[in-house]
Amino acid sequence: MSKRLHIRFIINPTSGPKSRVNVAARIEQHLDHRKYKYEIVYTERAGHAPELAQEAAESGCEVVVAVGGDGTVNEVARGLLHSETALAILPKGSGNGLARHLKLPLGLEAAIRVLNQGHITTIDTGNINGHPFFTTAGIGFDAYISSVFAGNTKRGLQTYVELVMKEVRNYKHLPVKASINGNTMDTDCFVMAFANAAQYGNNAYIAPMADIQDGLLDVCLVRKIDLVKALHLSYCMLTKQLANADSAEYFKTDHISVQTEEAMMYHADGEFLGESKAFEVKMLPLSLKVLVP
Ligand SMILES: Nc1ncnc2c1ncn2[C@@H]1O[C@H](COP(=O)(O)OP(=O)(O)OP(=O)(O)O)[C@@H](O)[C@H]1O
Repeated sequence: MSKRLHIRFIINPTSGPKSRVNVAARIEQHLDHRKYKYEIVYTERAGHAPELAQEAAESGCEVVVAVGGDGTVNEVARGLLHSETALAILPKGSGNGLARHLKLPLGLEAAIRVLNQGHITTIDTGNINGHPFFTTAGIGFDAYISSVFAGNTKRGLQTYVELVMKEVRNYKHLPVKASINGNTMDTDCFVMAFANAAQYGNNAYIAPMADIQDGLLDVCLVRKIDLVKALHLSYCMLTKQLANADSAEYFKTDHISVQTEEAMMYHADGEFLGESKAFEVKMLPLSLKVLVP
């Protein structure tokens, strides 16, 4: 028998809807024990998963599995950046943006089968003001929504959509100066999204053309919004189409700087990060190994 690979599952017990599914029992039942020697650890607090992932990578573990939503995936992936250890995902959140982009099954047993049968590839990752992101980052409205959502006790898609519908009318665009591909532009900014993966999660495609292995960020700029544009954009996001140029503009770049007069909110993978007047957003090409179907 060839040497078994080490695999560590990092479970965020607080992520996803409450469920009676015993993840540990399912892993024991469905994981290929001829291929893997496994261990399960549980996060005890926010910020714990990067430590657990890094520790696994340093000890030579071949695969680390994030069991949770995009917040957990972000934390585990952060701990594995530039290492030889591959990230795998058992999706348990409400959005599951990276899992969906990588075409991972969302069901637990099917996702465990990917661990048994999948292969390892390497993807790009992004960085906004020193914070790694793997799916999307952004400034403006999407960050504002992440800040309100973070304080919400109710989670899930419906809460999210209700929040967006309520807040879209109140949130105002701000002037920004953006340097992209050697050009500087002064523009209004309702939202500027930086996409590594094509979608925010829940199959809401902010950058339908994004390729996670091309070394480039897809930037989506919405300068101003009104009801007609909001409806058009929502329709395009849910049908994986580019919006017309009047509603949104798209750029590809490996680096973008943005300066603002008033501080703007920003997020990475849906996690609200605070406010700033200056943003540096970079791509780190092929910097994370991932296990895919
Ligand atoms: N043991 C823990 N206790 C409290 N918070 C934790 C713990 N472990 C991880 N976290 C935090 O929980 C946050 C949310 O996790 P995650 O995004 O995976 O789940 P979710 O919010 O249910 O999913 P989604 O974002 O898809 O709705 C993470 O950003 C992480 O910092």
